[in-house]
Amino acid sequence: MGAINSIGVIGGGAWGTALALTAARAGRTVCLWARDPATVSDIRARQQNPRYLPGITFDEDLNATAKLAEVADADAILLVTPAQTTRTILASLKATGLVRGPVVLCAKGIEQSSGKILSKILSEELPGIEPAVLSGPSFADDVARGLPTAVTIAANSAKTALSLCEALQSPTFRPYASIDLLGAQIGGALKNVLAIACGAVVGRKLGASAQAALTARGFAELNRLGIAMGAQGETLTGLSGLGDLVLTCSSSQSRNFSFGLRLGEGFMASELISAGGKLAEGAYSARVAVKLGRKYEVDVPICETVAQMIDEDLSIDDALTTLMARPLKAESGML
Ligand SMILES: NC(=O)C1=CN([C@@H]2O[C@H](COP(=O)(O)OP(=O)(O)OC[C@H]3O[C@@H](n4cnc5c(N)ncnc54)[C@H](O)[C@@H]3O)[C@@H](O)[C@H]2O)C=CC1
Ligand SMILES: O=C(CO)COP(=O)(O)O
Repeated sequence: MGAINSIGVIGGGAWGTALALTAARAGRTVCLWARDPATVSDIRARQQNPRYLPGITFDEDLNATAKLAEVADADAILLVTPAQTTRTILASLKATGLVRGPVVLCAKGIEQSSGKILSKILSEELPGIEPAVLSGPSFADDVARGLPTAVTIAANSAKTALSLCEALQSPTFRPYASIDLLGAQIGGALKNVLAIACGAVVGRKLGASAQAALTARGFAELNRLGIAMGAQGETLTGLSGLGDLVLTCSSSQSRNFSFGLRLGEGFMASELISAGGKLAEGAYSARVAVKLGRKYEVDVPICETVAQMIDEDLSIDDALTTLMARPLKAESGML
């Protein structure tokens, strides 16, 4: 793979825009595709994305388009739409017949209908195109404002991971290379589910001790399932795993945490989901995490509880009673 000079970003939401700005700051030629024409014209004409990044005006003159073919033949593509749209967008990309560079998966989720990770979907929809993953503790708003951030960029080959790191590095954005494509995806998907649980604990005012306990036991789940699926332990304790878990389990800036906060305040998941609102990827990943737990014979009680809160409107008080009444066990492994 040669040097990465041009970057196509697919997705005109908060994270797509923040990553397009990141690539521009790193000196790349960037074009961002958004399906919403108003987003395209706001970015082009006003250097703003007021719907998804309110209050931010960019210094960078970003190029935006509503034509997918205009981003498809870039040296590398960042795919930054919600996880459940991945297959459809990849099929549209394939139809352009132009894709050649690696596709960097930036969504944090698992396909609900199949339980497949996003790199598996890429291999099915665009066989022969190199997959990569960008993940880690990074709020779009922070990144768009140029606050310092570090992330993991994983690919099957170290050369590709390093080329992508070089292509996106800037004084405020520091990527670390990894060859654990699977591990980098698992952390990002599961931390969203666990952040919903932490938000619920805070919304119900159960205290900082409960929040810390849930974060640590949540990490135990993420780690057990990740290892069983074949991830490397170092990835799960790194930026894309523990790093992102800590961020999203502790900040109401996280949409997943905020979704959980509302559950803790007494709203039912069905009410929140039917009201629309901001994307909370964990609401889509919770049930899939439970299915993966069964498949790999790993206990995931917090994910199970979140799945019940989402699918069955289990209340926070009933959720707490269920979790606290579980049989006593060793903290890790066997006693
Ligand atoms: N916002 C953040 O701080 C971060 C988000 N992410 C991940 O990035 C992914 C995207 O998140 P955001 O950009 O924040 O979401 P967002 O809600 O801000 O934007 C989603 C974008 O996807 C577009 N979109 C939705 N369905 C589409 C479809 N079928 N076809 C084409 N475009 C479609 C929307 O029009 C919108 O532009 C998620 O998986 C999220 O977990 C990852 C790191 C940070
Ligand atoms: O992934 C994120 C930060 O790393 C963003 O989290 P939310 O999707 O919960 O806002």
